Amino acid sequence: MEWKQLIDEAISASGQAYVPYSNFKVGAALLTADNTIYRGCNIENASYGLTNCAERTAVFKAVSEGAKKIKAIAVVGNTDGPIAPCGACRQVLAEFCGADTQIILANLKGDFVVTTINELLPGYFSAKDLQNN
Ligand SMILES: O=c1ccn([C@H]2C[C@H](O)[C@@H](CO)O2)c(=O)[nH]1
Ligand SMILES: [Zn+2]
Repeated sequence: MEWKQLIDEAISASGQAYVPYSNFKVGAALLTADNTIYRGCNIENASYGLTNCAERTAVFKAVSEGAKKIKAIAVVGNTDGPIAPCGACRQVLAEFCGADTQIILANLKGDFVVTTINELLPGYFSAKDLQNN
């Protein structure tokens, strides 16, 4: 599986985006440890704060099917540079991405960067912070 293929899957997923309020389509595609691809799009709501981003849709689809180990995830939007996941998505990704998970941030012009959760959310809150409870 190459980055380009995962990016193409994410672009394809963005076609299902439900974005009547922002008109900003985002797609995500992730590859699990067993080489399955799960895709997601952003899904907005008239109560704006209930919007679910594309990355979280893809992660929740995978986890709800029993796939909790993400090898790589691509996120694509129509941005000037590579898209920037929101803080909520970074925290959710931190739960299921290892230090070596490739997080590919891209746009529709073909720009992309490959990064990691530690770069995106250094010092993220995790299970180890709950160990005194
Ligand atoms: O990485 C991102 C950034 C934004 N959005 C969505 C949320 C909302 O529907 C729209 C505008 O914020 O873009 C995503 O899905 N992923
Ligand atoms: Zn988000």
